Amino acid sequence: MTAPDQGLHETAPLAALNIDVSYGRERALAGVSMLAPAGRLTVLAGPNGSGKSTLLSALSRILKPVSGAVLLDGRAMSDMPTREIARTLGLLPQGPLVPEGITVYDLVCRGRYPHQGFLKQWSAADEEAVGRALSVTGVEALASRPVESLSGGQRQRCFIAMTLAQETAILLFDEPVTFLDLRYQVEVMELIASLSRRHGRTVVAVLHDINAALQYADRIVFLKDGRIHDVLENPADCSEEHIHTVFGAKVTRVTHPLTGKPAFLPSPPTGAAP
Ligand SMILES: Nc1ncnc2c1ncn2[C@@H]1O[C@H](COP(=O)(O)OP(=O)(O)OP(=O)(O)O)[C@@H](O)[C@H]1O
Repeated sequence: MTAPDQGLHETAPLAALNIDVSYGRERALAGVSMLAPAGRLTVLAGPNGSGKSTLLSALSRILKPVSGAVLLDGRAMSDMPTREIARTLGLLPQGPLVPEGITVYDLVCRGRYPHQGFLKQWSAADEEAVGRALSVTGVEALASRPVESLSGGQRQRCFIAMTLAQETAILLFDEPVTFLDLRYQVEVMELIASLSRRHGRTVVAVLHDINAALQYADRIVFLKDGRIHDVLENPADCSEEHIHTVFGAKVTRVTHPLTGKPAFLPSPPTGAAP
């Protein structure tokens, strides 16, 4: 476990430097520094209300820190034009709103907006990016359906497709698998992990499922009470004590028989019948 690596922020594609974020008078993040190293999957984990979504919003400039800075490719994000940010960084927020009456195809096309402009109209490259995103998320067959008519899990995959169609070097996901059934949880996590491992994208994801985090993350940033608790550069180092300290939960560590990675099972209260 290490402290947030201050010196590396100049080379990391995305970095928060000592940021404070407030909602009115309520301080949600205090003195948070973190890096998203290039080509790696960084997971933000921690208890409810610890500040994970707030940090992701600050990393994508949806929320402006009251102090400190967020750097995108070494430049202060606060000084950058929105369209330039959107060409570099894509965000899938928690519970995104569905535009009324929109079809899956048109929703995914919206991912290409940052690449459009007065002089640059819809191109074959845009069409190909949309096709790839529909295919990789397995929603091609739903393309003509209104998004409102889909199940929660199907919608989530469509929003992931929209985010992928943006074809950004950095991708931020806020609880991307929360509404998905087991099959799609695995498929979407495999997809997100492959974005960094195979395609070199820099990915930051908020995950509630600590076991998914341990199986897929290259590194885990734990938040607690609006601060960085610690950073696990090697998730295999995660211990029962660590989970107890961060989440206040008693757990038993087991080893995944196929991946050899740790997983945690809830421990029943002492003396409770199984
Ligand atoms: N829109 C808001 N207005 C006021 N306070 C907010 C708002 N959003 C979040 N907060 C507060 O900021 C703190 C951090 O919330 P945040 O949603 O970032 O936590 P989280 O770790 O993502 O939680 P969860 O796991 O429950 O999604 C909490 O105390 C929360 O009550």
